[in-house]
Amino acid sequence: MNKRRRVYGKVFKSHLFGTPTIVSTDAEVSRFILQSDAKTFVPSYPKSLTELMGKSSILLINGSLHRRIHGLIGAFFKSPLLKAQITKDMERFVGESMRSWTDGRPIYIQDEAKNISFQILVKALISIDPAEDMEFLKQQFQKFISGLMSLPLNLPGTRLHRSLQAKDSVPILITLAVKYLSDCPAALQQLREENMELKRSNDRLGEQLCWTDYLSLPFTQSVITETLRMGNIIIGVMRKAVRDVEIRGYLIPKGWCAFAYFRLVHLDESHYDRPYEFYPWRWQDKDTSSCNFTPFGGGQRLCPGLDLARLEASIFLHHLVTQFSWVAEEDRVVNFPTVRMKRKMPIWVKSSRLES
Ligand code: HEM
Repeated sequence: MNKRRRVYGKVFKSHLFGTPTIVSTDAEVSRFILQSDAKTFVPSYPKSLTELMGKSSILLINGSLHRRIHGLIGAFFKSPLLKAQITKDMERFVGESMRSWTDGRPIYIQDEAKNISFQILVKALISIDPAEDMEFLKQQFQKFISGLMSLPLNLPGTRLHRSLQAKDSVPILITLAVKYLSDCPAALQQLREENMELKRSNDRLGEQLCWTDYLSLPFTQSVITETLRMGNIIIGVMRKAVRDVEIRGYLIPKGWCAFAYFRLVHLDESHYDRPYEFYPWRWQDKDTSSCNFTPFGGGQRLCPGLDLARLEASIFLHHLVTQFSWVAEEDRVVNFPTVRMKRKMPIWVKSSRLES
């Protein structure tokens, strides 16, 4: 095979990690890759990552075992009880964190969001209900995030520490949302109005917000959707062909890898007008389940944590915009090797509780 990268329409041939790889930037080809089962494609990761995850990670297993565990994890993450618990914990940890914010120093959003997510994750894992039907899930879960249950300490160099670093997706979602909102005052204003309205109506009724309240705010969800589109926290997923596969005229030979490159699909101007502009209004009345929008993957491996990711981001944004105004320092998004903010997104806050 020609080792130089050759371009075939929207599908590239390249050598990623030393394996011949088709890099798909075409939405439909990517969708095909995501929707295929283990008779066509299996997950493929570089050796260093495979060692880090452990062979029993859900990201690596296949077939009926994968379907079973995915179903159990999905049911567990979808449970209204878990969502209610996470809402309570998130409110508590966000509250504790924000109470310590003062206007005399910069607040590093990326660090704050990471600390909060870390506490949520540890709390959720420690309090998994040991009811009988959860026993199997618990065992698999223990393997999946190996080390997390047995070692509740964030020791650098331990598997726990590395597992947690690999789970930084929600803090980055929160951080990027704050970045994009700081650069788009109109979106920030509309987000604040929507959340103030919810806060006022709940204060009037003297009620606590519940997880459905947070997820029911349409503009807030559009802000999160647009952040996922532009931010591309997971830039794509990699699979290996277990047989010769033909997709829309492209042959992927057996043994080759296929990389579904979400980032290029999400930033393709044939799918999105002015794709590099943060414009949450584009999602009003638009379906997010199209093949042009796959931040959480798709098919049998669709991320089971997607509601939780949205919920945690919604709660953080609600408390941020209803309690503070802020001025952001100059910062920029870094995309490689992982998505993050170069300077951890410093902002100078002013409490609006004092103003009202
Ligand atoms: C912004 C946040 C998140 C993003 C962008 C994200 C993205 C993804 C993507 C793209 C996949 C598919 C991987 C593949 O096909 O190989 C995935 C899988 C997965 N995600 Fe997430 N995720 C996020 C948050 C979460 C959270 C909060 C949890 C758990 C609470 C979670 C748990 C999982 C699990 C268990 C899988 C494996 C599913 C399987 O292979 O069957 N994710 N995620």
